[in-house]
This record gives sequence, C-alpha cells and structure tokens, in this order.
Amino acid sequence: MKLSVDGLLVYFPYEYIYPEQYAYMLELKRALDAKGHGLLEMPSGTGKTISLLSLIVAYMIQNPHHVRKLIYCSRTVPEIEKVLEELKNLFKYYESAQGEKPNLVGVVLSSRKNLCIHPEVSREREGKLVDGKYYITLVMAEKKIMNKYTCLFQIIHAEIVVYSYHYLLDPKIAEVVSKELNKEAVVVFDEAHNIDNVCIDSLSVKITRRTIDKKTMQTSLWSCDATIEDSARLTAEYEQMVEGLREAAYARETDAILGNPVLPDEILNALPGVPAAVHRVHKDQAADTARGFLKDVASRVCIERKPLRFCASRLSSLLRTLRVPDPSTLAALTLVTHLATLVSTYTKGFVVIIEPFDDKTPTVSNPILHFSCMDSSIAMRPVFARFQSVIITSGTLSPLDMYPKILDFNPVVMSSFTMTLARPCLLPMIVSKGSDQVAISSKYETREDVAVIRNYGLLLVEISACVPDGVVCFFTSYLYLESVVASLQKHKLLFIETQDSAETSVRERPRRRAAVGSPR
Ligand SMILES: Nc1ncnc2c1ncn2[C@@H]1O[C@H](COP(=O)(O)OP(=O)(O)OP(=O)(O)O)[C@@H](O)[C@H]1O
Repeated sequence: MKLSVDGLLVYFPYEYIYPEQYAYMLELKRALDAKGHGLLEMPSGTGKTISLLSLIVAYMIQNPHHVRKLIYCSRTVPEIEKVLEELKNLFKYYESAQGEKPNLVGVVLSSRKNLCIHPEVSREREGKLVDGKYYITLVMAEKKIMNKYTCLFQIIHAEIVVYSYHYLLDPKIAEVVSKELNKEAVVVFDEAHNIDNVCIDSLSVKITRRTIDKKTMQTSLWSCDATIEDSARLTAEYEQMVEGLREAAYARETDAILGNPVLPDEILNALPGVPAAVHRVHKDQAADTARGFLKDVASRVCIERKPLRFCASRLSSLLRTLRVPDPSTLAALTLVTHLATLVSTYTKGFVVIIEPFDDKTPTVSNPILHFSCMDSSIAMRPVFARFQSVIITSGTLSPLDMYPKILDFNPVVMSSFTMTLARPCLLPMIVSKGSDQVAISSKYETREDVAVIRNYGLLLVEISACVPDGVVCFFTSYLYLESVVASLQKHKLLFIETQDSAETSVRERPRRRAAVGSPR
C-alpha cells in the first residue's frame, strides 16, 4: 500500500498498516525533519523494522539532499538477516508499483566468521581465529585484498548500510570501517535495550594471568615470524605514523571523520616519539581509579602516562611495518596495549578492579584485572556528535527517560507506542498467585524466595507440558534467568538467550528451524 505520512509518500509492502506503525512513522519523520535524535519504543512483533525501512527509504528518495544515508545497526546475525529480508521485500514492492527498484545501493555486513567459505577456516569456532586466518588468505591472494577495499569503498558510498552495533560503537572497529561515513545520515540502533552494555563492553578490557604470561607473549612474538628487511622501512613507517596522527588531528578539526573516543584531542596534540611497553602490577583484590593505577605503574616500572597512550596505535603500526602474517597470534599483546591506551586516556568513567581469584577456583591465586568502563555515554558520544539523526528503538526501553541520561543525549522525539489489539494476537493472562496460594511476583525482593521460584517453575512446566508448540519465557535479568533455569524440570528443548550475541545467534538458528519446522 501507499500512504502519506505527514505529507511524505511512503511505499509500504503490506496490505494494511497497524495504527501503531503509522504513529511510529509520524514520530520518526518528526525526528528526521528536525535533524535530531529519537528514542522510540514499540512492542516486539509490531513491525518496527519495516516501519523504519519504509519511512527512511521514502525520505531519502524524496529528500536526497537532506538525508543521504541510512546506517541500520542490529545486534545479532539473524536480526541483520531479518532486516535484509524486509529490505528486499520493500524494494520488490517499489519495483511492482513503479516498474523499477529505487536507485539506492545497499550493503549488508556480517562477520567474517559467518561469511568465510574456506573449508578449513570456516570450521574455527572463534571469530578471532577466523579473522587471523582470513588475514593470511588476504595477504596471500591479491584478489581478496581488492575485495576488502572494495567492501570499505562500498560502505562509504552505499546509501543503505546494515551491520552490527560494533562497527560503530567499538572504537577499534569504527576506526577502520565507519570513520568516513557521511554525516547526513540516519543511524538506527534496533533492539537497543542493551545498547549501554555494548558501549561498556567495547571500552572494557579483562587481563588474566594467561594474557601476560611470559610464555604466551614469547610464543606469540616468535610465532608471528616477522622479518625486517631494512631499517629504512621502519623509519618510513614511523614518519608515516606521525604524519597520520597530524592528519587525524586535522580531519577531526574539520569534522571530516567520526571521532574516536580512544584518540581524544589531547593525544593528537601531544605526538611525542617514545616507544612503550606495558607491565602489570600484581596486587591483592582492589578497586582503583585509572589515575591511581597509572601512579602505581609509574612508581613501579617507571612508565609515564603519555607514552602509554600511544601503545595501541604504535603496536598496530609496527605490525603493519613488520608485515606480520597472522596478527591473531599477538592478540594478548594487542589487548595489553589497548589497556595501556585506555587507562592513560581516561581519568573519569572507568574503574580498575583486580580480583585475586577466579570464581571457579577460589583457593588458587589467579589474579584478574578488569579495566571496566562505567559510563556508556563515552562510546556513544562520537556517534551522536557526528550523525544528523540517531534513532534508538526496541520493544522494551523502559524507563524511557533513563536512556537520554545514561547515553547523554537530547532526543527531539521520545515516544512509547502500545500494540493495538484489533488483529488476532496473544491473549494475556496475569498470574498473581501460585497453585499453593503463595503470591508470586518478579519484584526484586522476592526473587530469591524458593516458594516464588517453585511456583514460577511449576507454572512453566505445566504450561509447557500441555502447549503443543514452543513457549517463550522472558526473565527480568540474565542472573535471574540462570538461577531459575537451573532449578527447572525440562519437558522441552530449551533455547536460552545469553548476553553474548555471537552465542545467541548460533542458538537462534535451531530455534527458528524448530519454530517453523523447516528441515534446513
Ligand atoms: N502491516 C503489517 N502487515 C502484515 N505483516 C506485518 C506488518 N508489519 C510487519 N509485519 C510482519 O510482522 C513480523 C514481525 O515484524 P518485526 O519482526 O519487524 O517486528 P519488530 O517490531 O521488529 O519485532 P522485534 O522487536 O521482535 O524485532 C514480520 O514478519 C513482518 O514482516
């Protein structure tokens, strides 16, 4: 159907539009008109994806100078695939209604782990290993190098880019993939109820004893098998790096690139030429500020703050110069340099926690150092600052007014829509007492109560024993989910969503297959 949303002609690939979808599009259009950010909540399954795509694509076609790009970020690979399906559907509808598809180029990025077609490399479980081996294939096959740059070129020039949050929020990845994206863009963060966690994870580092183990470091350095042909190349690389930092400072001043929270202005202004290494200080369990930790490092191993800041960029520059064939062998060293750069860059919003023991072996000393980001707005700041409109949306964003505070932005629209019940849909039932008449509630104080857990468990077991298909159960937190699931009797196969999005997407596939009964 075609409809007018506040004067904008929108092609919508379904026969009917739900009232909440129309209201959602109206608010979305208001944010785009105002070139501002938005926060939109609408229940799961009400068709947010197609509402977003239809409206933004129509807006781009009719106002090409106002919005030039759509950057659609989602959390897991199945969610990204869903966006692709909806986008194809929309383009098909344009073709059938207008005789041709819209003149817009779309690029969808999945992880290399998912895209890898190499028979051996694709069998690796860990993304990091696939990345390392993929790099080797890149170095060996000239053609694939072309593919990598063609891909980056396409991301910069395509009008629609669909990829994972990490491409924008993780400074290490954003630096490579997203820094030159057009400012006149609409960025959508779909399924954004966990966005603060993604921001925090992307700026946090965990160092275990194994990471800094002498053997790990030595093995990785030997196995990287690098050769330096002549010192002239190293000198040239050094010059290039200093020049690169100067250029980066200029590009930031002129607003040409996406800002990187790991390379703030003070670093770019300093530019000293001191090589650095990182040493770690073993202590008893302690929480410290970044400032205290740096003081400790300076007094024990005599490395000051300034040279530490350049560790990450210097190591990557060195690896390039040495043409290290498989950088994944240096993952531990790279992690330590990230810690050095982060700890010396930020004095606020981060905390250093040193745990003396691993939870699994509480009697064996095995210190773990966590450099944890406590402020999700740090990773979001460059995104809000660069892009014209950033839309944060999900089925549950409550309390709604918490997000502008934790992410530190001023939305021009902030709305929550409820699902209309005009179509056949779920019939809600509210249970307030268990079969033994004990009141059941998910409120925090009663979560550990055995009677409540037992009653919830019995309710679930009874329902799953008589419902012919699957049952979806939501929990108030991951911790609560784990403790309840541990005490359940299992009548059916359980698919549990975890905080790890890669793991969730692996589990999601069989769930979908089971749900639709497809033999794929
Ligand atoms: N107006 C409509 N008429 C018929 N089907 C629709 C309509 N809008 C969306 N759908 C379909 O409903 C399904 C659910 O939509 P979708 O998954 O986009 O919802 P969502 O709000 O994004 O949910 P979630 O928050 O779980 O991602 C999709 O298969 C979609 O194609």
